[in-house]
Amino acid sequence: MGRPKKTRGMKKQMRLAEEEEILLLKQWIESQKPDSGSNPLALGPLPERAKVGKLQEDGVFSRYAGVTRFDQLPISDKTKRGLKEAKFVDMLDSQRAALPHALCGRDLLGAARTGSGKTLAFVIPVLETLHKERWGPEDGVGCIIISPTRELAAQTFTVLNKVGKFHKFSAGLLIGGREGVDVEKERVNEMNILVCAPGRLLQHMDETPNFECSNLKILILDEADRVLDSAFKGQLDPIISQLPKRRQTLLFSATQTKKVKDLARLSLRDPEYISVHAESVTATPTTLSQSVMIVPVEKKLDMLWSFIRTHLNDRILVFLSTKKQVKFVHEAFNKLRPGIPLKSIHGKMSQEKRMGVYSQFIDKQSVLFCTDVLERGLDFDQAVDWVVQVDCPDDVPSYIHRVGRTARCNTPGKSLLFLTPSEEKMVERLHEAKIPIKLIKANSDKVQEISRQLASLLVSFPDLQTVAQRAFITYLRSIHKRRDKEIFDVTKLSIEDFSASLGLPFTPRIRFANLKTKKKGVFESSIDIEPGNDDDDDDNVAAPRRVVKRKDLLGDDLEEEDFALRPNEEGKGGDKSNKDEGVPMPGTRVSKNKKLKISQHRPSGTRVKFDEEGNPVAPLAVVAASATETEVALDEEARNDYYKKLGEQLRKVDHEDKKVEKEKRREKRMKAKIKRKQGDMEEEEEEEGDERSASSEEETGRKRKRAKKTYFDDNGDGEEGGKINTDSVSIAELEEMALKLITQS
Ligand SMILES: Nc1ncnc2c1ncn2[C@@H]1O[C@H](COP(=O)(O)OP(=O)(O)OP(=O)(O)O)[C@@H](O)[C@H]1O
Repeated sequence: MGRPKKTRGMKKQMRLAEEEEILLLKQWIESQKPDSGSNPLALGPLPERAKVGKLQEDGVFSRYAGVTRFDQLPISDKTKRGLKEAKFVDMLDSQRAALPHALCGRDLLGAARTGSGKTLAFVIPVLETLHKERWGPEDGVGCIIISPTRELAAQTFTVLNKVGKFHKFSAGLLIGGREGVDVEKERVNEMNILVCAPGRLLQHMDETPNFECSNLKILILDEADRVLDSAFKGQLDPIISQLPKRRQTLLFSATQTKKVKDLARLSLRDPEYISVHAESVTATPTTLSQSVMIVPVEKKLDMLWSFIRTHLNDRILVFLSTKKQVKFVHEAFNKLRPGIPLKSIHGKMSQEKRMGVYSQFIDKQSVLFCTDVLERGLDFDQAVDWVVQVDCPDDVPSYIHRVGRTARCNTPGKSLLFLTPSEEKMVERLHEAKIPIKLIKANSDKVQEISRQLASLLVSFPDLQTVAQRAFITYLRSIHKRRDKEIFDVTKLSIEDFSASLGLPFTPRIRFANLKTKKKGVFESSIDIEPGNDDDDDDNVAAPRRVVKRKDLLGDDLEEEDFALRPNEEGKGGDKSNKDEGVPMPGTRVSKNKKLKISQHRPSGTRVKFDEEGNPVAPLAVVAASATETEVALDEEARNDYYKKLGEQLRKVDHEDKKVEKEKRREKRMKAKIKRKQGDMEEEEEEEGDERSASSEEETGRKRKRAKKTYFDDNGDGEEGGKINTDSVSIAELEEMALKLITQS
């Protein structure tokens, strides 16, 4: 932060003035404290031209609860200058409600709509607390601001730097990815304010020598409900345990937690609940116009493409469920040239790249595809015109945060949500949560089908085919993993059609491993998804990484009936007689409830088989290669001819293979028979010798029995477990053989 050069005398003078200012501020704050539990918004603004601050020499100060301008608050001159330079003059409601309580040192739970200015509502108390404590470099960490994502932390850091420009505190951004942790370790002990993601902070607590926060004065949890949820529990609890209990704690979010156990974890002291928009008619900004459309899963890309093509002059933020979907839609749409720049952001991108994409998007009309990594807190500088949710969010809070990327700070914005028919219940949930969303229908004349173009692309770009397969699998997995089973039911999706809509010439093989208990039934995909590599749930970069086991591809609690995608040979439809579900089977699966649908729009000649590794092998790729990029125009005759020849070849090879296999089996049986017979001969010889030396008849009988047991089951009737042992030799045959041997010798 700015440190202009000053003489010693000037410095002393400034210090004295500062001390005086602090004293006055403290008196002001103390004397005009708002009542605990009161809502400052209920108080009217100060009369115009009213005097502010110390009104009389005997210590009468102006009220600061209910005021509407920053310069009417008991805050330092440095902060006021910072605010003024950043052009913040009038307070927004969330700031008016929170600041009077926060400035007098109270713990706070602040809930206010997205884009309502919560960042300043905690940045100002941070600066003021340290200022009033006359915090210096030697005092170490005085404030920690925890954010759930890197972007959000970086954004908060920017606001802090802007508004705190005239203070002399040092502030550090600890988010990982940007700088090596070793570089941070050298400097982190000199920082007064840390803005960080939980994982990185914990890393410093664990690894950085002498790193300590025992002097901490104020702790901020931004997007508190997210930071407090289970994904961060493993990181947040050890962090909190290392912080001093006597501190001020401020929690902010658009969807706030009130769970007692969450608050107990933070040891809050009589927190104030600031719920700025709780009583209002809508939970989302009033300037936001929200629509929902029912779109079958297989029509989503058509709809999205058509939407983009008709909104070329907007900035559109598009939410998809998984990184692989983002990658696929971005790459595929890019190749189809929609006429507007397309960008994407997901958790696996480097921090620099993400920041770059983020600022390019703000700069120019474009489409930004993203996962929930951008769901919360990010302020796109009021640039987003549309938020389009192609995939239904997990829950209502998630919806609120996503749409909150537009219509910020009282500016207009629009949002569109696609729901599959089985997700329609979400509309009810949104209405219950005071979200005014209109059900609309697409203008069918304007909807452009693109599955043909996508199919053609996948033939021309085999790499894209792999991306499409992964998008397909990860989407199904994400739907299955959702907790709200009333809304998310993967069995209700038309999987064949969905696969075709991505341009996939063949539905990626999904294996249903039938485990012993119904609860343990899992899907497995033939597509190799490396553990950890494909975990789309960890897209939130600050979230702890989870190792994904292969078995976990579609979750652990899958019920057998829930997901009746049976291995099924192509062309046989849903043959339920195939019970061997553990064995990977080639071909398309069908839902128990659905008939196999042949997709009409899938271009002929582009069907691809998958090898044992799940890699696509396109039998018609050579023929298809001649097709143009946007159209697969295969010669019908050439294709039939190709199939005919291929069929003949396959039949020939098949016949020969069967012959060889039969021969091998016969030889094997013969060998086994001879071996058994030899064994029998040896036993008989041994028996004979024993017989000679044996003293009793009883012993001989026992050995006979043992010899027979080698070939027969316990019953000695040629049946084993109720099955006939076809490989065994009859008793008569054996006795005849033994007799022969004896007579031969
Ligand atoms: N007092 C103010 N006057 C004018 N603009 C403001 C004021 N306070 C905040 N803003 C602007 O409003 C926008 C939203 O602010 P902010 O990002 O703090 O919202 P938020 O409530 O934290 O949103 P979210 O819940 O999405 O995180 C920002 O662009 C910010 O610069």
